Order: sequence, then structure tokens, then C-alpha cells
Amino acid sequence: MQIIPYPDRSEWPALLARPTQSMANIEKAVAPILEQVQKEGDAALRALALKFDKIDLTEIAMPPATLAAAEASLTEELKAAIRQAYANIRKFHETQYQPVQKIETMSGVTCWRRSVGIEKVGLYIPGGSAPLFSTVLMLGVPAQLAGCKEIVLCTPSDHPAILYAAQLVGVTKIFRIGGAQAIAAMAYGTESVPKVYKIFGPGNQYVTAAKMLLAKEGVAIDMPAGPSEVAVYADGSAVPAFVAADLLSQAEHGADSQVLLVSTDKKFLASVNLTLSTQLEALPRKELARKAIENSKAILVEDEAEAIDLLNEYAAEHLILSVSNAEEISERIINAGSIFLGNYTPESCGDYASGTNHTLPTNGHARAYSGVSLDSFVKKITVQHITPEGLKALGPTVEAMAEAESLQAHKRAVSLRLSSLK
Ligand SMILES: NC(=O)c1ccc[n+]([C@@H]2O[C@H](COP(=O)([O-])OP(=O)(O)OC[C@H]3O[C@@H](n4cnc5c(N)ncnc54)[C@H](O)[C@@H]3O)[C@@H](O)[C@H]2O)c1
Ligand SMILES: N[C@H](CO)Cc1c[nH]c[nH+]1
Ligand SMILES: [Zn+2]
Repeated sequence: MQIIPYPDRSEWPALLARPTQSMANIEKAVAPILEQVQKEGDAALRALALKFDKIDLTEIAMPPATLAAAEASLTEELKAAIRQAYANIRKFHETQYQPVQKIETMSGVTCWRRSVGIEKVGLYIPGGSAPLFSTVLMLGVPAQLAGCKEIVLCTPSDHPAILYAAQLVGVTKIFRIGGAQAIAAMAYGTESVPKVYKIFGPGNQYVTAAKMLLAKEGVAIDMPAGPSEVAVYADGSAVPAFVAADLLSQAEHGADSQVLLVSTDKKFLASVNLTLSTQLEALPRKELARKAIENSKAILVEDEAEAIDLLNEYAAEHLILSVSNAEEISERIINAGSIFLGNYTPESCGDYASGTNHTLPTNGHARAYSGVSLDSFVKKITVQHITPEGLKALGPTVEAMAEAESLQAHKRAVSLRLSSLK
């Protein structure tokens, strides 16, 4: 990894830029795909599956026989692991339920908020270069907890673990389609794929661009969750081999992933680089990881304050704090998708099974977006009830404000009732 010693703050934006293609270029590739699916429906899905995934999609829905055979084809060990991850993710997301709280803002004026599951949701499960069945749990568990009635899943993979996890979380329909065309199918609906109200899930640049373009058309999406990334802030208490392994764990996702190492210790950066080269050679996905590492940087900073500023500017999807005062530093982080503290909290645990959600904002979007949670799958409907006494107390306030906004009908809706109470 290239070591950048003490960059000036003016150099940070260029240094911290992600290696993704420019949005304009990806949009040029993706917009015609969206249009094709909107116009031609299933026929477009078949043509695009052949073009991009080299699969002949006679059946767009996952065949029932493939679904039925999934469980039996997995080892007991893997099924137990998936069930453990499911239990932990469910336990963590259950704590996100918000009980109804009725608030009397004035005597006789009561307001509250009800969470209601979004009826029809679409989950995208990446499967281009690896079958990410863990993502089924990350999206399916909160959808299940929210009480979503129709849960549609699209994935280019027919890996049995995806199908097993889908059944565990109560997915109602599964389609073997990937990429931007899958996102378009769930947004517009086709003869086979139902239109949903909100689309969730991570994916490559094409998937993410499709979600962003559709969001411009008013389609609800979770967030931009593109190529994976991790930043590690490490001091002398960190173990170079652990840090290198964490960096490679996200680099192996794809050539367009990016990892960042930040430290005040020059020797430490060199040690990580050394062990990283050895570990890289042993990886089956070393060519993808190598490309991601070529786009990655090890940055030497003056002090802790500068490290924190730089990390907040980067707004990493994942941030590992391998420093002796990790929890204290974490309190000063304002931009990150998910934070991992200390030497024994590998980011992989959050990817699979600790309980937190791995669908997180990338490409700096952690400045404004949160990762997926139970909240993402519900709408909050406010409810209010005002008694006659409450209206007597609140009415004059509303009358005065409506008068000042020149909205007489608003005022009259109150005045008429107040007169009836005299
Ligand atoms: N941010 C997160 O929360 C998060 C979580 C998990 C995974 N990820 C990321 O998801 C991504 C998964 O990517 P993937 O490619 O393995 O799978 P994917 O399922 O996202 O994309 C595969 C699809 O891309 C389409 N495609 C491929 N080449 C294309 C082209 N030239 N033009 C148009 N479409 C094309 C194909 O139809 C294919 O089905 C990785 O980048 C990974 O880092 C992110
Ligand atoms: N690191 C990915 C999120 O960026 C999630 C994942 C799934 N499987 C392995 N990792
Ligand atoms: Zn990962």
C-alpha cells in the first residue's frame, strides 16, 4: 500500500476520493438498462441476464425445486452458523422497536407515533462475484421484524445458502435476476416481478447507480451502499497482522473497494505493509484484492487530533479503531457507518454475525446516512386527539397563526368548533 507521509489538509479531498467510476459514466451505462426493463419487462430481464450474467433465464422466479433442495444441500455446520447469525441479528434489531408513547403537549391535546411496516419491500442480494447470503439476514431480519407483508428478493445467484436464509427470514418471492435490471424490475414491476414500495440492499456500482437514478424518479431506497470499504486507525497497541487481515477482508470484495490505514507511527505502517503482502499472496481472490490495494493508502498523520479530522472527512463505511483509547476516540467520530473497537473486534464479525447490520453507506455517504435498521422498514404515522377542552386551549394559537398566514379556511376549521363550544 502506498504510504503518504503527512499530507497537507488541502490534499485530503483528492487523497480520500474513492476509486469508483464517475457517477456520470455509470449512469450512462445504467439508464438504458432501466428504460429497457420499464418498456419490455420480462423480455428485457431475459436479454440482460444473458448479456451480463451469461444465464439463460427461462424461469425468472426461482424454481420451486431449487428452493426445496436448498436446505438439504448445506452442511449442518453452515446451517448452524446461519441460525446463530440470524439469532444475533434478530436480538440486536429487536431492541430497535419503539413503543408507542402518548404525549400530552397541552391539557387535552394528545399526540403519538405508530410504526407500521412497509407493505411491499424489495431486497437485492449481491451475487456477482460472491453469493452474499449474509445480506439476506441483514435485510430480511428487519423486514420480518417490521411486519412487511410482501418481501421480494432478487439475486443473480442461486446459491443454496441464499435460498435457505431467505426461507428463514420469510421472503415471499425470489427472482434469479441481478444488477441494475433487478433494481428496475422491483421499481417498475414486470409480468413476473411485483413492483415494491421501497428497495433495499447493497451491490456493485451498477446496482447502486440504478438505485440512485430511481430515487431521482421518486422510488424509495434505503441508501447508496456500494463497493465495500474500511478505514483503520492504529497505534502501537495494534497488531500489524490483524490490521493487514482486516484491510484485506474488505479489499477482497472487489477491485473497486478501497481500504485506508491511518497512524501516527511510520514504523507501524511499514510493518502492516510487509505482512499485508504475504497475506495477500495466500488469498484465492488475490487479484481482486491486489487491485483494491493499489487504490488504497496508508496515511501518516501528525497526531491523534489530525487522525480524527481525517477519518471524519473520509466518512468510512467501516471504521476500525485499533488504538488503546478506542472507545474514547469513537465518541469523537461523527462520520462513519459502523465502528469496531480494539484488537479483537474484526470487521468480519459485523459482516456476518455479531448482530449489527452490514448494509451501510459507502463513498462518503456516511456523512448523512445511517446503515439499515428496523427503522428503514417502517413508516412512522403520527396520530393526535384533541378534546373540546384541549381545543379551547389550543384553538386561539392556531387561529392567530392561520390569520397571519392569510389562510382563512384553516382558521375557520377551528373557529367554527370553538363557537359551537360556547
Ligand atoms: N455497502 C454495503 O453495505 C455492502 C454490503 C455487501 C456488499 N457490498 C458490495 O456489493 C458489491 C457486490 O458486487 P458484485 O459485482 O459481486 O455483485 P452484484 O450482485 O452487486 O452485481 C452483479 C450484477 O452486476 C451486473 N453487471 C456486471 N457487469 C455489468 C456491466 N458491465 N454493466 C451493467 N451491469 C453489469 C450483472 O447483471 C450482475 O448480475 C461489491 O462491490 C461489495 O463490495 C456492499
Ligand atoms: N463487507 C460487506 C459490507 O460492506 C458485507 C459482507 C458480506 N459478506 C462479507 N462481507
Ligand atoms: Zn465484507
